[in-house]
Amino acid sequence: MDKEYVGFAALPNQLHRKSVKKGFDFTLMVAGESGLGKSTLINSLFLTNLYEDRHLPEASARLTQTLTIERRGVEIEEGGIKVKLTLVDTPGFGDSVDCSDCWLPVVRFIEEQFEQYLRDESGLNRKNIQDSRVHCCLYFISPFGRGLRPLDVAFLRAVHDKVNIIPVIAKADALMPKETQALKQRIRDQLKEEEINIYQFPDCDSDEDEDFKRQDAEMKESIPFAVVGSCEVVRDGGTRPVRGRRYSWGTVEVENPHHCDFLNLRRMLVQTHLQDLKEVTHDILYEGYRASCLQSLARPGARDRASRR
Ligand SMILES: Nc1nc2c(ncn2[C@@H]2O[C@H](COP(=O)(O)OP(=O)(O)OP(=O)(O)O)[C@@H](O)[C@H]2O)c(=O)[nH]1
Repeated sequence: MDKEYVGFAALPNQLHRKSVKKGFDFTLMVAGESGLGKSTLINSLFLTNLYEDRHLPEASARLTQTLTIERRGVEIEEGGIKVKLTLVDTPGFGDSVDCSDCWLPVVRFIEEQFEQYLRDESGLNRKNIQDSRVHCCLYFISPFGRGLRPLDVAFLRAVHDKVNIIPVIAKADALMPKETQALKQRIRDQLKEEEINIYQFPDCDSDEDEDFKRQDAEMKESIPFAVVGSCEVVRDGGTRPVRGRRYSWGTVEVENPHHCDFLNLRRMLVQTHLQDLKEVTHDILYEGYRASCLQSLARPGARDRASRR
């Protein structure tokens, strides 16, 4: 006799419907040296005014220097799927004479979101927690140097066990393709030497189709992503408006895969790895933070010290 059909097979649909109704939330931070185009890239990534069917805030407003940590919420809806995106723009490092600890407020911000989540999780309202944890940090590296500077290393070391780091080479239009490849290799070597953990892309499932596997391999090879941002829409040749940077020698198109890795970066953030970044944040980074909090409370005398605060 055939097995009786109970209906579990519909569970994924139920879960899917529930998630779609609730929407997905995701928090993305940008950090790095001042003036490397962090705010511009955020605008280019999500606040695009090229897609007329999306209702988004005016993207082309002139950008000013970011002086405090700014959080901006954007709701993107495509094909009935809602993503509530929180973008965290941080002040650039390196403006003051002594900036050895100018990145501390950013580290503190990331930790505070964990602290908040831990408090909420142990509170009465734990079913309705607003998750403000930073799921991913795009770390901007200068295209003009010879790789990571001591300041970059110090910051990355301070946050690599608290947030998924994705390194990006900023203003890649300043480099020739060969220079970009050399800089990428240098940065990969430095990350290894300095034992800095960046976000590890999961292995591709063996049953994925060939096209997906190829895209996945291409994405992994692109790291650190070399990106170009622009708030300007240019019409080159008069046909299609494209986001780009115009020079006397031609136009660099932000969304042209032959010009930079912008599309690879956006695809991974939005289409392919959003959920994995969230899971790593919760299961590994947050759990690690929670375990270290519990451990420090268990140490002799720690309870007394904590209650005296
Ligand atoms: N050549 C080039 N210039 C860029 C690029 N992205 C941004 N810029 C320019 O760089 C300048 C600084 O850009 P912002 O986006 O304000 O840089 P930021 O990193 O947010 O700066 P802070 O707020 O000081 O941290 C602006 O004049 C941008 O037009 C890029 O990809 N290539």
